[in-house]
Amino acid sequence: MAIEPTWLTRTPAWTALAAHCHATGTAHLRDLFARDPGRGERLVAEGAGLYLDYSKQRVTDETMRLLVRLAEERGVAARRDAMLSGEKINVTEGRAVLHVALRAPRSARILVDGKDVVPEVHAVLDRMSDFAARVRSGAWTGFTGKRIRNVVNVGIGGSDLGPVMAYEALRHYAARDLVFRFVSNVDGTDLAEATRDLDPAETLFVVSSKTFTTLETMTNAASARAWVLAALGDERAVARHFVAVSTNEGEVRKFGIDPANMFGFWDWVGGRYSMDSAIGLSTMIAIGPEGFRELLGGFRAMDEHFRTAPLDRNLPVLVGLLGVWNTDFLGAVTVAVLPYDQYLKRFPAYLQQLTMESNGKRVSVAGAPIADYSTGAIYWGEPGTNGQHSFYQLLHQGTHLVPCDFIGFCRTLNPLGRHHDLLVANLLAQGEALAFGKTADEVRAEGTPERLVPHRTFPGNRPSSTILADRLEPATLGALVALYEHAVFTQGVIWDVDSFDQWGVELGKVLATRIVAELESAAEPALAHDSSTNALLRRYRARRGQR
Ligand SMILES: O=P(O)(O)OC[C@H]1O[C@H](O)[C@H](O)[C@@H](O)[C@@H]1O
Repeated sequence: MAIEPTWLTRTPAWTALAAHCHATGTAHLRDLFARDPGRGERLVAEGAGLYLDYSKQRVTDETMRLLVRLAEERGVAARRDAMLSGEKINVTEGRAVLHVALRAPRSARILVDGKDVVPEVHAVLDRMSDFAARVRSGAWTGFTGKRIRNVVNVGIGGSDLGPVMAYEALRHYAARDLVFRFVSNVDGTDLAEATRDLDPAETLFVVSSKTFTTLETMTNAASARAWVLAALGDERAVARHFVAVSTNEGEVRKFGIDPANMFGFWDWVGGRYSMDSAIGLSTMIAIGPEGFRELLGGFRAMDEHFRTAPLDRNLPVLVGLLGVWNTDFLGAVTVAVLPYDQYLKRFPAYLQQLTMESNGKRVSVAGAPIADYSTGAIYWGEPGTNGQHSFYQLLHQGTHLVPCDFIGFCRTLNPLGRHHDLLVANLLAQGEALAFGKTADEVRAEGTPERLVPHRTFPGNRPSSTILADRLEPATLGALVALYEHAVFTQGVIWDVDSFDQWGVELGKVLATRIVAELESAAEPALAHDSSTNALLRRYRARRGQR
């Protein structure tokens, strides 16, 4: 039986948006602002401590009205409520999607298969708090009785990107007498460099893996254990130097970690939605249990905003809808994430997994091919102002349309002369330059030789949003992450994709397992790959040298 396609492009709102885009798509931001002096104060929204200015997006009030209608027609609110009430909306894995339960207050009740999950969430948080406090105070010591000075998170994907991003983002609040490292790559260089200058007797490994079967993490954890044992010479040291964060108690036991030192979470938490679960243990050790609860409070504030704000003033809904507009109507393929804050240097990398693993899909929830619209955009970015001296040339004058998300703060955590004003001046200048550009006449009026005029002209009309918050605090980070989590959700509903599975990562894993056996076999293996893979594999075997 043929699977019904998603008739998204035939829905009234989509058709109306297409017609509207056709009629107004060429309007320049310069004219939109000139005609409408209130635009910059009207096309904004505020919630959970974040101020979103989307007036420099290529939209009008009518565009926004139609986009909100699209959200209504696609049932975004009903899907949101289904998610929040624990329905199994991750249909390809038959799972509920309840990262919101990770930050629910103790008094909340959220049922999965008839069982309230909130008490378990708080029980884990309490155990984490107790453990984190003991590491921070020095009460938890290594096997030889030395105090823990180094915390190394071993994990990959959602079990790495959240922890490393949050640590970098909240470094200002982190214990200064502890060193934090993050090991993810199966490339031995990662572990070797992360541990080179550390004393095993003072090092705690947090092995973070939802499944506890991930090749990279298990390989790194085994080598870390060997490193500890080589120095401390006693199997009992493992219990003092390794803790696990996982949903898989059986595998944790097999690895040799005492389940008493395991912090659990649940299959209704997706890896890329897990930085506020026990996966955040390294974050909690860094910023302390209080700081972690503030982080959760920020998430919760944005959850509440998402749940209750009208769609046309709902930050995640607006961010999600603007992404749909840019991708499907203006034809943008990527989104640049440009934090004007050094602490957010890993935020673009974090968002890459959140957005692209969630919405990088080409079939509908029911499994029908998506043929006539585009889904998740490619996310990338670097902190400003560094990007300005690198790829902004293309943003301003290239042939591609790259919508930008600027992120900035009114107050700095490191006041230093003029630095912060200079930073924010750059943020504001870039949004302005992208939107308004510089006409050939303006360039000529500056006395530019005619042959250089085309080179020095800026077309403008390049869309951006600006997210401004007061100060980068744990709660701000929580709100920011939840903003994007729910924006991704909104888009997934509109595009009719399962934003919570990731089958696309499986094939490579399976092939790698087969190839590993061929690389490691003593006898020349009979190869049955394509001619390219066969030749590369033979060349590697011939040239890798002695092992
Ligand atoms: O936490 P783990 O089970 O080790 O998984 C780590 C990562 O690997 C998988 O392949 C998925 O692509 C990611 O979504 C996941 O976050």
